[in-house]
Amino acid sequence: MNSLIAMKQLLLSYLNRGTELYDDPEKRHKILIINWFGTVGFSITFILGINAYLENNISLAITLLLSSILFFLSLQNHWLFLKQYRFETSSTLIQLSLITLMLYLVYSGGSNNTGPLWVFLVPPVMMFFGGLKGGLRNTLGFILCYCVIMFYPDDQLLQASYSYEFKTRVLYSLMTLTFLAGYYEYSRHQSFLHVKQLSEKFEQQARRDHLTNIPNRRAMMEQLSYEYARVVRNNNTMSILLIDVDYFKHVNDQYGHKYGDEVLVKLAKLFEGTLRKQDMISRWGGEEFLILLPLTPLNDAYEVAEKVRLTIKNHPIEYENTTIPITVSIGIGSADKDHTVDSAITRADEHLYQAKEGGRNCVYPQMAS
Ligand SMILES: Nc1nc2c(ncn2[C@@H]2O[C@H](COP(=O)(O)OP(=O)(O)OP(=O)(O)O)[C@@H](O)[C@H]2O)c(=O)[nH]1
Repeated sequence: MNSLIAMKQLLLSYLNRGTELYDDPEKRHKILIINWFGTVGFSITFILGINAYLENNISLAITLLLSSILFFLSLQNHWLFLKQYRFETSSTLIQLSLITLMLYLVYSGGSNNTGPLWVFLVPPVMMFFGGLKGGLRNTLGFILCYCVIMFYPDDQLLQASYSYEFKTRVLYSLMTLTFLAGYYEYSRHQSFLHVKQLSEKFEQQARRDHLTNIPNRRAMMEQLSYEYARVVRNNNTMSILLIDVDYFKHVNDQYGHKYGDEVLVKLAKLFEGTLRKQDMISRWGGEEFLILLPLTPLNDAYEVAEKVRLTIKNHPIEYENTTIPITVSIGIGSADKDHTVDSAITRADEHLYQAKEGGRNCVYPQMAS
């Protein structure tokens, strides 16, 4: 039992070889398909080739064994260039070997004239590798070659002999299967796009604050660490502004929670309008906002903070015929290679506390403009 599980795991890791290198599900899917078809193609053609040799069908044996070598080489090429994502060559090699082999089987009849039965492999394999457009093009090309070989006058291009009914039935079935495989590939691709869109939408939603629609704390944390890495690398300074709405509890108590929500939405818009393109605003939590100012030392950050404070002070919020003046208090913290983001946030928090203690509607640390 244990050896069965170990064998299954070995097989799975073999077939999944290389998929771990990529996050893109389409690329992973292609790598998996090449591993699968390369391995299955190699094994089947090798076994059938040995079988044909034992049955003394030398030309069939040579063709099958040559195909198995091609399948094997395509796998080796695939693994060699896996990191560069250059597996188009392998995919073309596999498709070419399959098509050549199938045409040979049609021409020669394979073992006891059963060769043409293998052609049904072509449509699904072509769709798997080439997607809908490439798959249809290659399959139709194959069907054309099939028709030329099968229906050339007096069977001059055929080594084997088939009845007319057999040739046409195989052709009709092949065309039906092409349609079905094409439809399946189309639906698969549509579902893939749908799932991709959904996951991008959810990913975006997870990084936005649902009330104000500006980035949330999680998105800001990611941006802070990204920006801090640049600060350390280039030895410069970034600053953060921690903003808290003054007496917000009064707003809620006096006008209701709905009005309070509206104030937060409008404040977010005012903040966004005040900042430069490279700055980033986020809702840090409750009635607190955090602004990231890249490449900004403390002095410059103070000026931005004053601008933000004055903008809010000079734009009383209007909602349902009520106008109420709102003010904010702001604490500043700066980070450089000797002061981490965490310490900058702690300092901004302490400064915000001082701003509240100092009477609100002000910025700390205070500086000469
Ligand atoms: N409407 C609304 N209120 C919120 C939200 N998040 C937090 N609050 C409210 O914000 C208020 C914050 O109050 P406090 O922390 O006491 O501070 P404050 O009244 O703003 O006073 P100071 O900060 O000291 O100036 C609380 O009443 C919270 O309920 C929100 O999403 N919507």
